[in-house]
Amino acid sequence: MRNLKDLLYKVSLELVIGPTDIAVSQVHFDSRAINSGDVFIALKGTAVDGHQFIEKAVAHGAKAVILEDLPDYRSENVTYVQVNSAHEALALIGANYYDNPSKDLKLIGVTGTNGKTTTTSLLYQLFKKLGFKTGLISTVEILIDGKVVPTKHTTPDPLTINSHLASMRDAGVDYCFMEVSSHGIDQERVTGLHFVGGMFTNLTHDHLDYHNSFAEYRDVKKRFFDMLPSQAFAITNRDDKNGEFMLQNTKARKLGYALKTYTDYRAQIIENQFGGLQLKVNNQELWTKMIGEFNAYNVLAIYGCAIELGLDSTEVLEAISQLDGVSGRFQYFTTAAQRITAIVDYAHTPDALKNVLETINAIRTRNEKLITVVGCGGDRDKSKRPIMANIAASLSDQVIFTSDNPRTENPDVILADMEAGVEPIDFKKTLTVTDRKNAIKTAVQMAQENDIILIAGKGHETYQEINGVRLDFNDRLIVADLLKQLNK
Ligand SMILES: CC(=O)N[C@H]1[C@@H](OP(=O)(O)OP(=O)(O)OC[C@H]2O[C@@H](n3ccc(=O)[nH]c3=O)[C@H](O)[C@@H]2O)O[C@H](CO)[C@@H](O)[C@@H]1O[C@H](C)C(=O)N[C@@H](C)C(=O)N[C@H](CCC(=O)O)C(=O)O
Ligand SMILES: Nc1ncnc2c1ncn2[C@@H]1O[C@H](COP(=O)(O)OP(=O)(O)OP(=O)(O)O)[C@@H](O)[C@H]1O
Ligand SMILES: N[C@H](CCC[C@H](N)C(=O)O)C(=O)O
Ligand SMILES: [Mg+2]
Repeated sequence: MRNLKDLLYKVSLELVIGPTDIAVSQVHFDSRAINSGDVFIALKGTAVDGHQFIEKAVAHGAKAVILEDLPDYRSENVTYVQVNSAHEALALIGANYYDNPSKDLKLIGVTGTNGKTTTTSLLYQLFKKLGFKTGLISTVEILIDGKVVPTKHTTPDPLTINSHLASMRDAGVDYCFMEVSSHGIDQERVTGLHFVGGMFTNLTHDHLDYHNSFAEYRDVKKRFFDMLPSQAFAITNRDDKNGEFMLQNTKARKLGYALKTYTDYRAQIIENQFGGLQLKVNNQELWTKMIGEFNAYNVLAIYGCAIELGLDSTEVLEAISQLDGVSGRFQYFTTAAQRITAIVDYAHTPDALKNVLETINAIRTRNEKLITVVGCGGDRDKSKRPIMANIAASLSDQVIFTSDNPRTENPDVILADMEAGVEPIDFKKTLTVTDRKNAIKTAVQMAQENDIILIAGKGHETYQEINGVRLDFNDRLIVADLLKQLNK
């Protein structure tokens, strides 16, 4: 049991009707989860207004309701707490409920359009290798010093975040690396967390369905740096045109990393090939298995973060050189006989797709064909569809457009949106196969000796969501199996 008054610590209250010095059990923002003695937080959501479920929550036994608008009908046995922002209240109550676990470990948040999972996962691997107990909150999984917890969100809701941070604290975790998505910042999922560091990867086109405009998307990302305390460090990519902007109003120590601009952490690419990258990092040599210029940024960012956290430069560089890649990010599969290479990558934004294709084009010899299999998600930013199709067609020799996660949309409508972006000159290179498995099969059948197949968009995902239903689906297993059959 918890005392409601303690849960409300630091929450700015508008009006309280009923006692607060009362024992309550759990906290929920979904009326369907409420049991007797719980607290219900009514959130104005993107689809419905949680205030319409207050009566239901009370009928299920809610003892207190946190809300923005008071209902006309109120039960006498319930405490109603009116706040200015219920999302903010949820975040603070979540932290209070678990006794502010983010204060008991060193929490580092990474934001940006692309590279969050890669950066946080590499930091997790690096700190584990250097002997620390480490935690990770990422799109792929949550890790509590090796223990895997499945996740659905990049940045989960505040109750989930704080509950995992509490498990990390209980497991003695020293450092936790966490992805901070723009939805997460906007919906106050990270409010009230105590960060010792913040990192910014880059800002390009994504989620414009949710944020309305690029400026709005950019401003939301900046809010993460605005909330960092003065003891924290904030390290941003200075080759990105918004790298400095992110730090304009932060109290944190401002730092930069870049390949093309002079700043605190600098790297130069000496060699870029399928085997990995050779870099000069602040005048020291570094070899890494990570591939492509965009990964030079990711590796440099984790180096800067590790140094800011007080680690020894030589030890860090040595450990970075041993890091493996991240699942579903430029993960590749080859056949011994035909030497066909298939690359599975999570590129689901125009910039990511362009980077991956340019990386492959930069390091391949021009004799082989590059075949790209790509789709775009349903119920998400539609404006990126024609752009991604245009990029895929102009930077590949052959493209097969297919379904990603159509969610509740008609897959063929998504594909038509994509096809509309292809330049007439590139039409002959394109083909549309709606079923993703058949599209991958088609690519493998088309491939000849030494050809390269890029399967973009789903990376690590182990499902495909069609008609609102998630079915088992795994690009990596499918392509590995098809390539194995070729080997026979
Ligand atoms: C668009 C969006 O971000 N939605 C998130 C949001 O839900 P919502 O505001 O849409 O909720 P809603 O359906 O309008 O309902 C409003 C409120 O009424 C409540 N309710 C509803 C029905 C009922 O019977 N009783 C009841 O109490 C709901 O629990 C909710 O509190 O808050 C929920 C709780 O945190 C999230 O699970 C949900 O994520 C949805 C499922 C989602 O798909 N989100 C994606 C877009 C997302 O968040 N992605 C980001 C970025 C991805 C990346 O680029 O990496 C992420 O961090 O994962
Ligand atoms: N630093 C980077 N700059 C640009 N593109 C990148 C960078 N790092 C990775 N990518 C590309 O973006 C894809 C997604 O990378 P990653 O999963 O690390 O990003 P993310 O920010 O976590 O994405 P999400 O918003 O879905 O969580 C990769 O598969 C790769 O194609
Ligand atoms: N976190 C990203 C995931 C996109 C992955 C892609 N496979 C899709 O389904 O569109 C998003 O919510 O936009
Ligand atoms: Mg991610």
